[in-house]
Amino acid sequence: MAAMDTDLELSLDNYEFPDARLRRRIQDPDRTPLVLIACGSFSPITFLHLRMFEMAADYARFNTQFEVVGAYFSCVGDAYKKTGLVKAEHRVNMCNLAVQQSSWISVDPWEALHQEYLETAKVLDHFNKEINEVIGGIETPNGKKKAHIALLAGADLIQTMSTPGVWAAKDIDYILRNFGAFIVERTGTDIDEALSALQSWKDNIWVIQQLVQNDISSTKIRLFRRRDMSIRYLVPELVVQYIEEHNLYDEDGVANISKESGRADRMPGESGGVTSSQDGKRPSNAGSSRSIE
Ligand SMILES: Nc1ncnc2c1ncn2[C@@H]1O[C@H](COP(=O)(O)OP(=O)(O)OP(=O)(O)O)[C@@H](O)[C@H]1O
Ligand SMILES: O=C(O)c1ccc[n+]([C@@H]2O[C@H](COP(=O)([O-])O)[C@@H](O)[C@H]2O)c1
Repeated sequence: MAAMDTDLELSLDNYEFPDARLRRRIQDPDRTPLVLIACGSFSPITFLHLRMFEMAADYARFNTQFEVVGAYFSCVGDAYKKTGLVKAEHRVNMCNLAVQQSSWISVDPWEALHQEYLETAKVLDHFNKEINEVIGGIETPNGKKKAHIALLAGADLIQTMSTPGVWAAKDIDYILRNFGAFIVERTGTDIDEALSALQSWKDNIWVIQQLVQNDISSTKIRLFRRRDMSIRYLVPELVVQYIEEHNLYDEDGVANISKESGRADRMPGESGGVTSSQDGKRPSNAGSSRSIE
């Protein structure tokens, strides 16, 4: 089935930069080509992660002189120690399944293929090298132009830049000076506070309002899985199937208990129905704050 198609033996030895969906030419010579890079865990990828690119493309078109020519997910590797991180191979596979319907969003496995942790500055350097040095930039009616590579992140990620000890000061300066960041506002993060320490780079930070608020998080998907609750329509269907096939995020055994209680014959990813709120397994704060793990 479709989920299995992604199980290729990828390694850094046979790695090739995924450029099939990168648009090689822009029409308007006055615009600067832009490639958006979303770095993160994606454990698992959600619809909001995909939606971030659409929001950023609209924002760039209406509010900047950029023209988006490409978009990439880059998953952190296995060395990134974070609660709920499944193997990088699974996270990359799920991202690939999630972008199957997109004509312009790609997944680059390069970061995830590394055994060691790679700082985001190095990841952005990699994209700059592949797109502006190896490919040589983007065609315009007046010749080739270098693409602007920018980080795409939620407000919570940019807030960590003001948290002592998380980022190296030189990396923050390097990223925000050379690449900049498109920041999607996020429930629970005060954007003004998050940006207050980053004023020196304000011309390279673009804040995107979420016109339809979406408070989903991977944490909630993992929690729902552990509680044997439906994750359907929160993540792409192929990702639901992949999670089911590989028994991801159900490590506390709740799924087995539900089989014993006679609710195992429903379709994969489907809800157990209202009973789950009555048997004490529904999280009391499901659908509210994201600090539920
Ligand atoms: N609901 C959301 N609104 C805005 N940004 C989001 C949202 N969900 C994820 N992001 C952003 O997506 C990027 C990748 O996120 P990540 O993989 O950490 O997802 P997450 O849902 O925050 O995960 P977790 O719950 O495991 O911490 C980050 O920049 C994060 O800020
Ligand atoms: O480069 C750094 O020093 C650095 C410090 C903190 C976080 N990051 C990156 O920010 C992303 C955070 O993802 P997440 O899932 O923990 O929200 C992930 O791609 C990390 O590699 C990067």
